[in-house]
Amino acid sequence: MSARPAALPEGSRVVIKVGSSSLTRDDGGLDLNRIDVLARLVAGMRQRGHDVVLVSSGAVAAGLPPLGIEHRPDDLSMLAAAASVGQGRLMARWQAAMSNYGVVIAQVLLTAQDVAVRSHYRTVRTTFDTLLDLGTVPIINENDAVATTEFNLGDNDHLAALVAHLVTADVLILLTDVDGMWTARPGTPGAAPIRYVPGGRSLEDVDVTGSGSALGTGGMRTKAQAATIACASGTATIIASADDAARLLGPGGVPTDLGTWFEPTGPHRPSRRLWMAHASRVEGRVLIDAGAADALTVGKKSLLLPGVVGVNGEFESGSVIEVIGPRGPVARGICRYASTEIEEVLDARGSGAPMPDHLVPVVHRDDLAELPRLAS
Ligand SMILES: Nc1ncnc2c1ncn2[C@@H]1O[C@H](COP(=O)(O)OP(=O)(O)O)[C@@H](O)[C@H]1O
Ligand SMILES: N[C@@H](CCC(=O)OP(=O)(O)O)C(=O)O
Repeated sequence: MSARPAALPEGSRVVIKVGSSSLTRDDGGLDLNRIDVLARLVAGMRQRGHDVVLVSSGAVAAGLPPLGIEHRPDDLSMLAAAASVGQGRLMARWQAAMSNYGVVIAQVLLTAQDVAVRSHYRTVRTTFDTLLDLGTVPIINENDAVATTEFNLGDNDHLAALVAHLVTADVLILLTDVDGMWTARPGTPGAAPIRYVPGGRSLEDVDVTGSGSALGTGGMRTKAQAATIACASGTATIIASADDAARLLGPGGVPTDLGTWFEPTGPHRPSRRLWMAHASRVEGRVLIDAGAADALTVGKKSLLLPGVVGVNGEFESGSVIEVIGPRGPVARGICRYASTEIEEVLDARGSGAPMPDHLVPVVHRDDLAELPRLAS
C-alpha cells in the first residue's frame, strides 16, 4: 500500500477552501487574525512556486452583525441578503491582509448553473488561467445573491471540488474546525482520526452524519463528497483544521500526523461533464431499463429511445435531465427530446402502434456525465 505523502508536490497548483467556522470568531465577527495568518501562508506558497486559488466562505457570517441578526437564517432570501452585505466586507479583509504580503487578489463569484453551460465554462476556465498567469490569487465564493434554491450549490465544499477540477488543481485543501475526517464526529465515544484514504478505500464505514458548526453548512458529509469528486478528477484532497494551517501550508512539508489525506482515484479530466454531473439543475428524469443502464455504464454508449421506460417532469429539448436505471441514478445529460415527445413515443409503444424511426439519441454520449458513487 502506498504511504501518505509528506509534502505538497513541488510547484503544484493548490485550491484552499476556508469554511465559515474557521473565519469567524465566537461573537460572530470575522476573525481578522485568521485571515492575516492565511494571507501570509498563501504569500509564502506563491513564493515557493505554487499557484494558489482560495475558496472563501464567510459572506453570510460577515453580513449578519451589520444587519443585527444573531443566528444564521434558514430563509434563502435572508441568506442572499446577508451574503450581499457580507461579501464586500469579506473581500475588503482579504484585500487588506493579502496586500500586506504583496499579493494581488481577484474576486470570482460563481453559480453552478453558469458554469455548466458550455460557453460559460470555457470563459471561466480562461479567466482562471489568465488570473493565475498574471500571478494573482483568485478568491472564489458562490454568488449567493443570485443562486436560487434550484441552482445553488449551497455549500462551498462542493464548489471547491468543482473549482479544483476547473483549474486542474493538484491538491485541494479543505480547512475547517476539526482535525480532518474522523471515523465519527469528534467527541463520539471511540471516534478516531483517519489520516490517509488510499485510492480504493470506501468511506461507507465513516459516520459523517453529525451536523456541522452553527455557521457552517454541510458538516463532514459535504467534505467527504467534495473529496470524492476531487479525487475522481485527479486532485488529491486534504481535510484539516485551520488551526494547523501554519504547519500544513508552511515550507516544512505536510506533517503526516494532522488532517486527512485522500489519494486521487482517477486522472485529471478537463471537462464540462463534471459540472453537469454535480452542479447543474436537473429539469426532469428519464427512466431506463437494465439493458440501457449497462449500455451507458459498461458500453459507454449514447442513450437511445428503445431503452427508455418512463419520463418524469416537463422539460424542453436541450434540458439537463437525470437518467435513472433500475438501481438508481446512472447519469446526467442534455436531453435531445422534450418530455412530451418522449411521452408520445412511450404512448405509441404502449398501444402497439408502429414505432417511428427515431435516429436521434435521447442523450448523446458527448453530453452525458456518469454519476460516480458518492460517500453516503
Ligand atoms: N466524521 C466526522 N469527522 C469530523 N468532523 C465531523 C464528522 N461528522 C461530523 N463532523 C462535524 O463537521 C464539522 C465541520 O463542518 P462545518 O461546520 O460545515 O465546517 P466548515 O464551516 O469548515 O465548512 C465539525 O465541526 C464536526 O462537528
Ligand atoms: N457562500 C456562503 C458559504 C456557505 C458555506 O458553504 O459555508 P461553509 O460550510 O462554512 O463552507 C458564504 O459565503 O457564507
